[in-house]
Formats: sequence, C-alpha cells, structure tokens
Amino acid sequence: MQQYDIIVIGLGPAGMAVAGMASSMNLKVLAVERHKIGGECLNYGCIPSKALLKAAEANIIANTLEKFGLELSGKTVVNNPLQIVQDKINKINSPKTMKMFDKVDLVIGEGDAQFVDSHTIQVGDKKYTGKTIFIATGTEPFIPPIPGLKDVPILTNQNVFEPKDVPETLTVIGGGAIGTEMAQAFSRLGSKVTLVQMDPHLIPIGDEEAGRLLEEVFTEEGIEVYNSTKIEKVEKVGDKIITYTDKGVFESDEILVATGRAPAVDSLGLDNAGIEYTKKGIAVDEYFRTNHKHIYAVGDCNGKALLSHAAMHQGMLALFNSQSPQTVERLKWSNYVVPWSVFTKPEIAQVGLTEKEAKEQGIDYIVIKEEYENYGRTLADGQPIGFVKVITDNQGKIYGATIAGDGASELIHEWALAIQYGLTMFNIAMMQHSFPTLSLMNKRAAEQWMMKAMQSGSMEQMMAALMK
Ligand SMILES: Cc1cc2nc3c(=O)[nH]c(=O)nc-3n(C[C@H](O)[C@H](O)[C@H](O)COP(=O)(O)OP(=O)(O)OC[C@H]3O[C@@H](n4cnc5c(N)ncnc54)[C@H](O)[C@@H]3O)c2cc1C
Ligand SMILES: NC(=O)c1ccc[n+]([C@@H]2O[C@H](COP(=O)([O-])OP(=O)(O)OC[C@H]3O[C@@H](n4cnc5c(N)ncnc54)[C@H](O)[C@@H]3O)[C@@H](O)[C@H]2O)c1
Repeated sequence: MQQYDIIVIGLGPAGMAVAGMASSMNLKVLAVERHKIGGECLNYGCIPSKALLKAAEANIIANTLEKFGLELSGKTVVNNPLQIVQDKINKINSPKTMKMFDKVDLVIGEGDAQFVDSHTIQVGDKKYTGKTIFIATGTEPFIPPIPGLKDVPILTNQNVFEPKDVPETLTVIGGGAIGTEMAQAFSRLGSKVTLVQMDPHLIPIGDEEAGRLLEEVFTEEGIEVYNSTKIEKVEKVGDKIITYTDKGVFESDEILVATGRAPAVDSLGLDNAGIEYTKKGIAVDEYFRTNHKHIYAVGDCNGKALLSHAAMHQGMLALFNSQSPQTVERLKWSNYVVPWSVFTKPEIAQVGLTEKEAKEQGIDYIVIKEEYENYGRTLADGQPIGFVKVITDNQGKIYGATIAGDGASELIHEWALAIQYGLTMFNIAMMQHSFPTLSLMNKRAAEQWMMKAMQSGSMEQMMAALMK
C-alpha cells in the first residue's frame, strides 16, 4: 500500500490549490479525481458559463450596432457557440496547466475515492494511506421534489454546455447565479426564455434593488421573469416540456434546473472513517478540520461559500493549517471577506453586508449610492445603467457594498480590500483613481459620503482623521 504525506480527493479549484501548493512544499502528494481535472468550475461551471455569456454579448452587440451610429447589413446567424465553449475548455486543460502537477501522483478517471478508515482511501482495488487527507469533492445540482420533474429530460449545469443547438424555447427554474447567467446567455443567443423562481427577486442572496434592476433589463431583452412562483408539476407532452405554476403554464423545448446545490459526499464512504456531515456539507471548524484533526474538507463540499475563489482560498489556508505545529489565528476562515459577482449584464457584485442584513443586525447605517447615469465614462460607453451602493455610517466604517452595472465584478474588490483591512470611506475618497475609469465611481461614492459628513457638521471628525 502506497503512503503519502497528503492525499487530495477531488481536483476542482480547492483540490488543485492544495495539491499544487503541497507539491511545491516538497510534500509527497497523491491526488484522486474521478472525472476531469478542473472540477465543476472548469468543465461545467465558471468557465463555460463565461464563454457562453461572451458569445451572447457579441451577438447582442452585433445586432444593436445602431446605438453606436453603425450599421450591419443583415443579422448574425447563431451557429455553434457551444462547440466554441468546449474548444476553450480544452485549450485551458492543456499540458501547460498540467505542469503544476508534475510532482503529484495523479489517479484520474479510475473511479470514486472512498474511505476505508480515517487514514486510508480506496480507488478501484487500490488502497492508499495518507498522514493528512483533504476532501475537496464539491457539489452536485440539487433537484427539488417538484412532481414530474424526475420523469422529464432536464438540463443542469452538467449537460447544458454540451455542444448542441441553442433551443428555440427554454424554461429556467431558478433565479440565482446559474439561472440568471444562463437565462441571459440563451436569450441573447436567440432562445425565448421564461425564468421561474420561488424567491421574490432575482439573485435572492443579494441586494433587492440590484435584483430588481436586473429584472428590468431582462424584461426589456424579452426574458419573462416570474418571482414568488410555486411550480405545481412538470410533464412532457410530445416534444415539449410543460411547467405548471400558480402564475401560468409555460411550454418549452428544454428546461434548465438551477435550484441550488447539494454536497458531493455520497460516494466517499464518510461513515467508514466516522467523518461528520449534514445535508449542507461536511462539518468543519474555522480551520477546515473535520472531527478528525488530520482530515480537512475544503471548497464547496463544506457548504461555507459556493465560489471558486473561496474554494482556492480555503485550500491554501487549510494546507497552511495542516503544516503548522499549532493553530494560527490568521488562518481562520472568519478573517476573510468573500466578494461575489454574477456575470449578467448588468453585472451584480456584492461584498460584506447587504442593506437588509445591516438592518436585521440593528446597525445604525447610512446608504451612499452613486448612479452610473451621472458619470461621463458610462454615458460615453452607452452603459448608463447601474449603481455603486455602500452601506456605511457617519464615521465612514464600511459594512458592505453592492455594485450593479458594467465592470461591477472588478469594482467590488476595492470595497473587499477596505472591509478586510478596516479602511474607511475617508481612505477611499483620499485615494486618486485614474480618470475616466469605472473604478472612479468608487471614489465618487466615497466623496459623496465626505460631502454629507461635511454638511452634517462632522468636519471636526474629518479633520481629526486627516491628521492621523
Ligand atoms: C454554471 C456555474 C457557473 C459558476 N460560475 C462561477 C463563477 O463565475 N465564479 C465563481 O466563483 N464560482 C462559480 N461557480 C461555482 C464554482 O464552480 C464552484 O464554487 C467551484 O467549482 C467549487 O470548487 P471545488 O473545488 O470545491 O469543487 P468542484 O469544482 O465541484 O470539484 C470537485 C471535484 O471532485 C471530484 N469528486 C467528487 N467526488 C469524488 C470522489 N469520491 N472521488 C474522486 N473525485 C471526486 C469531482 O469530479 C470534481 O471534479 C459556478 C458554478 C456553476 C455550476
Ligand atoms: N457568478 C458566480 O459566482 C456563480 C455563477 C453560478 C453559480 N454560482 C454558485 O453556484 C451556487 C448555486 O447556484 P444556483 O443558481 O443553482 O442556486 P441559488 O441558491 O443561487 O439559487 C436557487 C434559485 O432556485 C430557486 N428555487 C429553488 N427551489 C425552487 C423551487 N422548488 N421552485 C422554484 N424555484 C426554486 C430559488 O428561488 C433561487 O432563485 C450559488 O450558490 C453560487 O455561489 C456562482
């Protein structure tokens, strides 16, 4: 039986971070992946969805050139965007990417890794032991118990990117990140899309105003959105799928189910090693340790944050924790803010508290909102839709930021940095931002706070801050 310093189960963003870094620390590493390197993110998630959104954006720009005083004779023909998506994935999965695993023993595509006991796993008929084991098995689509849903052919993130024709009509169940990104991508590529969800606004975990703004744009683009909707049943009649709801009956060629995720733990044999888990994921402490101190669970499988950057960050923190002789306060998960972005147009990005969360926590907050329509650059770009909204207080402490609009996924990081390292609105206002970047809207929001502070007579406080 082969023995390793570190065994990694699953090679998505979390497992790749652990395996790649551990091997550069000269540890003896085994990584097991039952399917493809890159996990959900590369193969059925972040990358294909962004590639498809790019094709969709190109299509809409080409067909609305009159906005720029240009004309294209004729219309674009949507040929094979999903094939191009696959070509892009294959390019990323190249020998250059594989180089990071030069010093890792890889077991790929030979079946599930399953615990035999708390130090031993089995893949097929081979057993391996590890001093430390990292579980990084991610999630699978959660399919809700809607009557009839299991009897009709459905699309999920696992098959929606397969190369085939764009459907003429598509029903999307779910208004979260996956549902909204895919609804807009397919709509812009020519599908007639109906989006149905049970929550009251799009991107339910985010800011309500941002969700409503996205809905306005979706409606203008021809996507029908039904919020707070109960789906009664789904059935296949001939070639069509019929979705019966309390807001109407919708007929479509395909149905995409994007109703959340469930941790991928069933194949692991966790009970053989006595590892604790719930429906939400593998139970871990602040240092990503399971109830066995030498077994860590990182990334989506622990349910803490279902995002690739969070998965990679957790992998890095957990690896450092595992190699440290004692626990290190700075390696705790709660020290780190988690920004997130949804890549629709407008993009929606968030870090820290939403306004609703600030209210629920009883914080004495104020809202600063800088509108895209008031800035020369966004007007020049023809993208005047959106806002930078900051939850702050009279002292300029930053609790959270929501950005809806062009470039939101980039702009959000300044607020993430500010929250993580305790910078204030005053610090942002006093930092030069080059003109006319979109980031300058962050400074303009902070300047708005500064003007308010001056008007409310807090000049003394401001001057004190200036003298620091
Ligand atoms: C459509 C879509 C779009 C997304 N877009 C974004 C985005 O833009 N930004 C973002 O931050 N996040 C995005 N996400 C989320 C992101 O994909 C996940 O957060 C990320 O992939 C989680 O990484 P992970 O390493 O924890 O797990 P995964 O990427 O799920 O990898 C887990 C791996 O473990 C393997 N595995 C499972 N069980 C076993 C076993 N028993 N033995 C061996 N191997 C096993 C699986 O085959 C898989 O390869 C998106 C997700 C979807 C579905
Ligand atoms: N850009 C990104 O960062 C990105 C993109 C895609 C996915 N992700 C990650 O993937 C995760 C999963 O995304 P998701 O969109 O599947 O889930 P989600 O949890 O974000 O949203 C679930 C949606 O499904 C709806 N829903 C659930 N059950 C329903 C039912 N029975 N009937 C009608 N509607 C129902 C909810 O109302 C909600 O709109 C997210 O947590 C996100 O972190 C991130």
